[in-house]
Amino acid sequence: MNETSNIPVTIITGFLGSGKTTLLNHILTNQGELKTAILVNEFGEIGIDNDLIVKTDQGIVELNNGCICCTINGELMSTINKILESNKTIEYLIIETTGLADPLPVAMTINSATERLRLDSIITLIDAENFCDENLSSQIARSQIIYGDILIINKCDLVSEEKISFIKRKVSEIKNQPRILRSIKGNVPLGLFLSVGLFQSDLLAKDSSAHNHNHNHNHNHNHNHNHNHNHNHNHNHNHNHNHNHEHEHEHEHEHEHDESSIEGFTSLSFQSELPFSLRKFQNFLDNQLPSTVYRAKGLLCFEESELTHIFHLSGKRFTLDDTKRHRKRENKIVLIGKNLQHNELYNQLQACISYTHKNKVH
Ligand SMILES: Nc1nc2c(ncn2[C@@H]2O[C@H](COP(=O)(O)OP(=O)(O)OP(=O)(O)O)[C@@H](O)[C@H]2O)c(=O)[nH]1
Repeated sequence: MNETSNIPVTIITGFLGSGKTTLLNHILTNQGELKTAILVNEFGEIGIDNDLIVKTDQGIVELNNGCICCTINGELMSTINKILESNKTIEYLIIETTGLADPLPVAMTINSATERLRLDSIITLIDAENFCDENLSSQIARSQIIYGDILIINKCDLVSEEKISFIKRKVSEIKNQPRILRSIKGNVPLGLFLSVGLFQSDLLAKDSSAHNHNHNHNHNHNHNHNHNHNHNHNHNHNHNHNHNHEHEHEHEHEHEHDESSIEGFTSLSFQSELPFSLRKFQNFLDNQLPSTVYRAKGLLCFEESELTHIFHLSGKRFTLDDTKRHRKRENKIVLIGKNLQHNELYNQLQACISYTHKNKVH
């Protein structure tokens, strides 16, 4: 492929924790020799996805601390231009949006950008487990479905056939003749959704006026959003929470709060150079983490383990997995939710740090 050929662009979107990064990894693992550049946008100020995405020769470019559909839309094109300039052999571009992104402004930016790009399709992941009626009262979740050229109902291992039929019914109420695939861990044959040429810009222009969106990059995301967050964080830990807070140190690690809000969602980022105590972190999950935290992800080190662990919370389900990758021993975690008490959460995470003799900083 020479420099003037159109490079297909696929936008992967879908609500918080629906499986976008999982799908991206499925693509990167199975794409063969295709030279794919990746642009990942994260809502929190610290990037976690870079460590979670399969490494490729083309690398990953991250745009953090803002959403490419609104606050940092202006940076999107300049970042893409840099990607194209720095690597002339790119054959495909995949953009993973934040879970709180409306894909339409992203699509429009790509569409009106350089002739070197051709928007191939918008792929929308739907989290089968966490999907509920209230989802569709979110303008963002609706947009993700309405503008998705292909909808992938993901996490089908966690739901019944009835739930999948319910989702299909609900989706059909807001989108005509949706193309729906279903998957477990994003496992869909690539030919079904990559380089499919399904994106139709004419339809998009029509749709966008019909839905009366204001996408002049001042897109207002403060719609009422009625997710039911009465989740029971029922995390089966049989631990004896014997707290002994004798170490009230001043902590030196940095933190900043990202106060920007989309549909009432805010994010809190936390980093520390010292490991957590597993027992304290489990106490945080079991007894302190509010049900209004809808999504969390992190790379965590524990005093009790040599490994780096990948932490995910999506809805009310959480997982803590080992990673074999060699990483610097540090903690990075992002929490996303509504009505978050940032200072309280920050202090609670800080209290998870282990201050054994081994870890003391002199
Ligand atoms: N059981 C199950 N878990 C899944 C599936 N797909 C993804 N997950 C898990 O769901 C969690 C979130 O997946 P991600 O791929 O990080 O979701 P995301 O959409 O990229 O998340 P954000 O970008 O943070 O909104 C992770 O713990 C995944 O391992 C699936 O089909 N089944």
